[in-house]
Amino acid sequence: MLGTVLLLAVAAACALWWTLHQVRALAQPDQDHDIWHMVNLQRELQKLRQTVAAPLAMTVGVADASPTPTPTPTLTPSTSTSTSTSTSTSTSTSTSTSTSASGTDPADLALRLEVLVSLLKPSAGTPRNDLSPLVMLPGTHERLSRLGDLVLQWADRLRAGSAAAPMVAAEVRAQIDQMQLSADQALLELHLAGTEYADAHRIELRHRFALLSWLLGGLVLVMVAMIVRLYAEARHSQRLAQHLGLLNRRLESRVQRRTRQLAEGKALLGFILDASPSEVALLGAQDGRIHFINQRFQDRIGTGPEAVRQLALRELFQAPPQGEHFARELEQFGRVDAAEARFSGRSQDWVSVSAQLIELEGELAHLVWCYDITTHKQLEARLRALAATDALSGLDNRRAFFDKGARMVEQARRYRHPMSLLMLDIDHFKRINDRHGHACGDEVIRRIAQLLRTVLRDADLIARVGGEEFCALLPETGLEPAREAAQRLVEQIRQAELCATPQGPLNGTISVGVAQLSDEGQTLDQLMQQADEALYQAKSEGRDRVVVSPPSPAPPISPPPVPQHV
Ligand SMILES: Nc1nc2c(ncn2[C@@H]2O[C@H](COP(=O)(O)OP(=O)(O)OP(=O)(O)O)[C@@H](O)[C@H]2O)c(=O)[nH]1
Repeated sequence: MLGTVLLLAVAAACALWWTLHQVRALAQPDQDHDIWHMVNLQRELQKLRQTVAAPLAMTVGVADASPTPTPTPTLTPSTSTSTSTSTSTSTSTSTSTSTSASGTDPADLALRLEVLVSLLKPSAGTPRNDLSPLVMLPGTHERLSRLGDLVLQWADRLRAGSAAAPMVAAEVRAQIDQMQLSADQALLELHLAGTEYADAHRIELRHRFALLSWLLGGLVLVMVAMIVRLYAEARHSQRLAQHLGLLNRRLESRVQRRTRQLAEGKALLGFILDASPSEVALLGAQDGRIHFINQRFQDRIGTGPEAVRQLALRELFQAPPQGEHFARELEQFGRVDAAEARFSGRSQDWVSVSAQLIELEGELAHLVWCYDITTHKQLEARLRALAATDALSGLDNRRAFFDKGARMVEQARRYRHPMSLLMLDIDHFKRINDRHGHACGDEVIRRIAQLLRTVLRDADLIARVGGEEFCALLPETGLEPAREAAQRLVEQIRQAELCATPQGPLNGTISVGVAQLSDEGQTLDQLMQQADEALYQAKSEGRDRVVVSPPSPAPPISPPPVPQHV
């Protein structure tokens, strides 16, 4: 469409230029100039006629003194020139004589002839372009040329001297009719030629205008078509824009609604998470950026996102190795559940921490949640302690003794360190119960346990393994030091007041079996078996003594005094 418009516009411009050119050619004044030139020529010829018709102001003598008149050409064809000339000459001569008589002014004649020369000289009548009628009329042009030559000749003769005036005047009078006829004929021919010329140009111009009109009409039609199409497209675009605007408004409304819902959801989630007993945080896996952290978590680590923008998961843990291990497991398995840890920061409490690897906005993130288990840990520790402790004596119970003792035995055996075991039993304890009651028996047990703790070292494992039976595992202790420790125990317990009774302080004795861990890979059970045999032997030998297994070479301890109230 645009190409068509351009093509039509160029064609219309060319046609317009072509038409203007034609109009300019038609409007050129050459034709009128030539016609006016002929009219002027007619007028001047008329004046010349009047001039030669007037009497000469000059004397005849002057006229006679003029040279012999030269043959004058006529406006007739050259074949009759000589005849005409002679005739003319004779006529002129006679005329000159009569003219002189009539009184023609030579100066006036010369002036008229000069004017005619100027009108008839080639440059005066020369058309300005090739379309001039004079160019298109060669006959007329030739006739006027001949007329010009004739007038020029007369003028030259007059320029030579005024004596030729009468002769010239006579010749002019003889030729004036023919000259006027030629001028009239030229005027007529010019007029006719000009009319034809104008008609031809008008017809041509009409054709060019028609072409220009067609082109402009086509251009207008195409422009109208374009405008219609543009209008239709504009309407279509407008409808589309309205539709798009409507869609956009709906979309914006939906986005706003969704954004509001999301914001509300987020606020609700934040509220729930803040109200939750759990501590929750969402941390960037790569950069540790805090995406979310609830108040409890902030309280836990003692800071918030305002203070710290980044928080790496592994840096949460108080023990760096545990943090590294936790992060490694999370990367490997994608989730870690209920790891018990202490977080770095102000709090020294225990937490159960879990984490999951999730994808957030195209990046990995650590969703971390934890809750406080300090109380649980304390209770657990208490329970564990209770489970391992003998409630009556406060010593480790049998199970704890076997647990801890087995590890100690294993350790000593591995590093070949000496270790000994004392197995103690209260002598005649049934009698104490029977005579003084179980409360007193319990008090005796507590008192002996206290003495055991006092006499033995902190590193020794002391436990109540039966009703009135105790064991003491002595690390880094050979048989003899163990025996000596056992002996000290026997003596101190013998001298101690074990229970206050209405009858007075109650004394008692113990029997001790001592065994040393051998180098042959003994177990705790075997060691206890060995010590038990020694204890049995001590009981058999009269109680209140120490028996070493294998029996030590040392002499047996002297028999103890019999307790007062036992
Ligand atoms: N008061 C009290 N008595 C206990 C406790 N545990 C066991 N007994 C008593 O300790 C007594 C142990 O008696 P026996 O096994 O016969 O030993 P014994 O009387 O000490 O005799 P020997 O060991 O041979 O000297 C039993 O009567 C038990 O009831 C306890 O925790 N408290």
